[in-house]
Amino acid sequence: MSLMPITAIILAGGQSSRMNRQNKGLQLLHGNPLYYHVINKIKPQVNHIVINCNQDIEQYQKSGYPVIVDELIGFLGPLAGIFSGLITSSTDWNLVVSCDTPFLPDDLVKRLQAHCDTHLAAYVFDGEKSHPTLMLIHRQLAPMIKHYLLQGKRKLLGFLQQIDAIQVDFSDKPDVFININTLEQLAYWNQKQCK
Ligand SMILES: Nc1nc2c(ncn2[C@@H]2O[C@H](COP(=O)(O)OP(=O)(O)OP(=O)(O)O)[C@@H](O)[C@H]2O)c(=O)[nH]1
Repeated sequence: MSLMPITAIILAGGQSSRMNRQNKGLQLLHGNPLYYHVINKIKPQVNHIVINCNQDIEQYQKSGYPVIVDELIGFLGPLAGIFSGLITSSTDWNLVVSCDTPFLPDDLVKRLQAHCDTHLAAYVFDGEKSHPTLMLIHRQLAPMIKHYLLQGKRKLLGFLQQIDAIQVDFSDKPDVFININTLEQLAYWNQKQCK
């Protein structure tokens, strides 16, 4: 576990339109909901966990972790969930993770944390793509996120660039950042790992 106290904010507040609006985090991968896999990967790396969702709240509450809904309603995108997580967090530093990334590495926090002295947010770059929904972020950015959203802006990467967040290179292990967005992808991974 990290020496610096960290809260993980699990983002599960989207509309899952690419999954026919079946709540993505609750879909089963090898018998467990996707978000359980995410929790299992990050639990050893953080001190607290909170789940952000806007639908099927009772289902997520079964995990035993606190569940929070978006403060700014209307499905404003991941930044809305990050904002809600930061304003309720009791720790300065917070790990944001998407509920659809079940293969996360065990050194995620350690490698992001290496940049906390110089940046207020550090997010994953897998060698090809940025993953802004996988990041360590300081809660002092919450008012700036609110301001950004209230200006009608939604783009998470745009916000991170605006605040000079750092991309952290994980190109040595790109496969761990695979995310599952469709029922076809879910079927593929359910079948693949059973072999
Ligand atoms: N709180 C909150 N989280 C969101 C919102 N939109 C997306 N997210 C989360 O942000 C992460 C990335 O979201 P996407 O995969 O782009 O969106 P999604 O709604 O989950 O799925 P699609 O509708 O298929 O794009 C996921 O963990 C979502 O749960 C939102 O409006 N509010």
